[in-house]
Amino acid sequence: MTKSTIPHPPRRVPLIGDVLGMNREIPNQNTLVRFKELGPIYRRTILGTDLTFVGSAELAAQVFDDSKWEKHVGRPLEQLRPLVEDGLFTAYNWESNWSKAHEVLVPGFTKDAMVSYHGTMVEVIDELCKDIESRSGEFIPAVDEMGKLTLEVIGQCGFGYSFDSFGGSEHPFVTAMSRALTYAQDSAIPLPFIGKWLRRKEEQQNEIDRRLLAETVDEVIATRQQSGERRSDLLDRMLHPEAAGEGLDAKNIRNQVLTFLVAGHETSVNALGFALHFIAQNPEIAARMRAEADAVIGTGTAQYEDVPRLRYTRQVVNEALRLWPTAPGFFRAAKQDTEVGGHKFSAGEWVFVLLLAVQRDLAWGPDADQFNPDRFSPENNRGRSSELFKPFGTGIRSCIGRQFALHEMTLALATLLQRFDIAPEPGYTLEVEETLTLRPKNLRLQFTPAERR
Ligand code: HEM
Repeated sequence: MTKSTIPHPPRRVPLIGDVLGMNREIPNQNTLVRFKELGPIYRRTILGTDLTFVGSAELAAQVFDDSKWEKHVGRPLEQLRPLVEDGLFTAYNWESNWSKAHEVLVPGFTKDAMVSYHGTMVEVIDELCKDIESRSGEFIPAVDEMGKLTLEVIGQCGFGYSFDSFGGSEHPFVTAMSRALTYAQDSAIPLPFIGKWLRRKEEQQNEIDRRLLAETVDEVIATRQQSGERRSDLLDRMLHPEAAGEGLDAKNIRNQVLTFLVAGHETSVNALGFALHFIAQNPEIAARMRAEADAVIGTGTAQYEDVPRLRYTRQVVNEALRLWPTAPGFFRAAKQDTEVGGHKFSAGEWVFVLLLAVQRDLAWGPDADQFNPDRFSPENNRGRSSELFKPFGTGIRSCIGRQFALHEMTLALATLLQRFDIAPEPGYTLEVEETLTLRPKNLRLQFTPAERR
C-alpha cells in the first residue's frame, strides 16, 4: 500500500486541495467527527501541505513507538516560536538548549520539589476559596476563576512571583496569552491567497500581545534578580545552576519562564473547568468526592501525603482529561521510513495524533463518550494498554509538569468540594471552544458554602 491510499475528505478542490468541510473555530472536534466517516487515519492536502491525522488506539500505539517516531514541532507550535523560541515545549529535538534546560529543570519536578510547592498550593487554593465565597450564590465564570488559581500557583511556585490574581480584574497577561494561543491555532491550517491579507489585523494584535507577554516575563525575572533572594524554585534553578557550565543563557531563561507560565497555566485551568462541569452535573460524584476529602483530609489543612490518597478525586481528574484532553493532540514525525496502519511514511513525514479521538477509542467500551470516573478504579486500570490514555504526551518530550498539574488539580478539587456545594447554571449544555487547547465555553457555576460547615 502506498501513502496515496490514505483516505481524504470528499470533494478535493483542484490546486487548493481538501479545504471543504474544514472548521477553523473547532478544528479538533471537526477532526473527531471526520474519523467516523473516513476511518482511523486520514489526510488533508492543502496547497501542497499534507496534514495527516491519526485517531485510534491501535494506530496511535505505532506512532508512540520512540524507536521509529519522535516529537514534531508542528505548525501551531512553530507559530509560538517567535514568542518562546527554544523553550522546552517548542524546542526542536536537535536544539542543544532542550537537553540543557531539561537537565536543569527536571529536578524542579521531583517528589522533594513537589513537597516544597505543596504549602504554596494550599495557600493559593485558600485564597481562591475566599474569593469564591465573596461571590457565594452567584453564577461565576468558572474557567476565569480557576485561571486565577493556576496562574498564581505557577507564578508563585515556579518563580516566587504573584500576579495579584485575587486582587481585582484579570491580569492582562491572561488575555494576551489566550489570544496568542488562538492566533497560533488559527495558523495551523495554511490559508489560501486572501487569507494572509484578512489576517493583517490579527497579526498586529499578536505583535502587541507578544510584547506584553515578554514584558511580563522580564518583570518576573527582574523582580527576583533585584531582591537577590534564593528560593528552591524553577527560576532559582535556572539562575543558579548546581554545576558550573550547566547554566542557561539569559535569553533561554526568558523563553523557559514564558513557556512555563503558558504551559503550566492554560492546560490545567481548562482541565479544572471540565472536571468542575462534570462534578456540578453529577451530584453523586460530588458526594463521593466530598466523603473522600472528609475522610482523608478531615477538618484541618491538606498535607502533601494526603493528595495521593485522594484516589477517587484523582479518578475524576483522569476521566476529565480522558474525555476532554485539554491538549487535544500532539505531532509525531517519522525518524526513519516506516508504516502506520499499512500506509508508508518516509523519514521526516509527520502526523497529528488526536487524543480526543484516541482516548474515546471503543477499547474504552461502548460508552466511551460518557463521563465515568470508575473507568480509572484500580480494578479497571489493571491490564489497560498505556496508549489509551496519554493526556500528557509520550516519550522524552512528554509533559515535564505532569505531577505538578495532577497534584494541583487533585488538591484544588478536593478542597473546593469540602467547602462548597457546586451547582450548574440551569439549561447549560457543554460547548467546547478551542484555542490551542480545549476549554468549556461560557461555563458558569454557583458555589455555595457547604451546609454542614
Ligand atoms: C492538565 C495539565 C497539563 C496537560 C494536559 C499537559 C499536556 C502536555 C502535553 C500533551 C505535552 C507534550 C506536547 C508535545 O508532545 O508536543 C506537554 C509538554 C510540556 N508541558 Fe504540559 N501539560 C499540563 C500541565 C503542565 C504544567 C503544570 C507544566 C509546568 C509546570 C507543563 C509544562 C510542560 C512543558 C515545559 C512541556 C514541554 C516538555 C518538553 O518537550 O521537554 N505542563 N504537556
